[in-house]
Amino acid sequence: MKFSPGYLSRDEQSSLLEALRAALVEAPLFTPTMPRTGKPFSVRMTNFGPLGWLSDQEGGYRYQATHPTTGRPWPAMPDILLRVWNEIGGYPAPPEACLVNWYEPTARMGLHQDRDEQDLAAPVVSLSLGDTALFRIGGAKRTDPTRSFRLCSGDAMALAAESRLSFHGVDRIYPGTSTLLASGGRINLTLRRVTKP
Ligand SMILES: O=C(O)CCC(=O)C(=O)O
Ligand SMILES: [Fe+2]
Repeated sequence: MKFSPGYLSRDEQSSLLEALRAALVEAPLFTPTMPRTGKPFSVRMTNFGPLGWLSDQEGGYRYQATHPTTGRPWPAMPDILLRVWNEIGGYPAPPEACLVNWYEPTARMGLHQDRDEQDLAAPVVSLSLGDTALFRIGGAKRTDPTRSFRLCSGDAMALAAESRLSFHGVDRIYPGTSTLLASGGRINLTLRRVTKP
């Protein structure tokens, strides 16, 4: 795991947020649901790029080229994200999906692996905006010991090499820890290569 605290300046965070707000008009946040049970996630999501990640009761976890409610292609990946991928990811092929997770103050994400990508050699590069999160990461087995640390607005992180399949999740959001989002909450963006180049 490669952690780069304070990777984005405040100005870069603001311009990324602006790009995100423009894209949300085209690709509104949706609430994914769990495979089989149909239980709703506590985060809302959208995506940038040629592919986007989603989950619902019937189809389960997957990538697809279109938004589940509008049926339209996902908005293009903003340039700033391609730059981050090149600098942090150091992978020769471009990312195909940027999953945007929107956390209300009470939202969390259970311990999971990111393994819906065919190309597991590519890293998953994460950027955080807004309120601080308590992030937990373990090993490649669910029962491996975990450690926790805080992800703050502007922090970048990459799950790569031996940590690519590490179990991870978000235990809580700390409300009021950032002034970036006027109404609070947290946004996490993860850049992913899905297909093998
Ligand atoms: O919000 C985070 O920091 C992690 C998000 C995550 O693990 C995911 O989207 O797969
Ligand atoms: Fe994940």
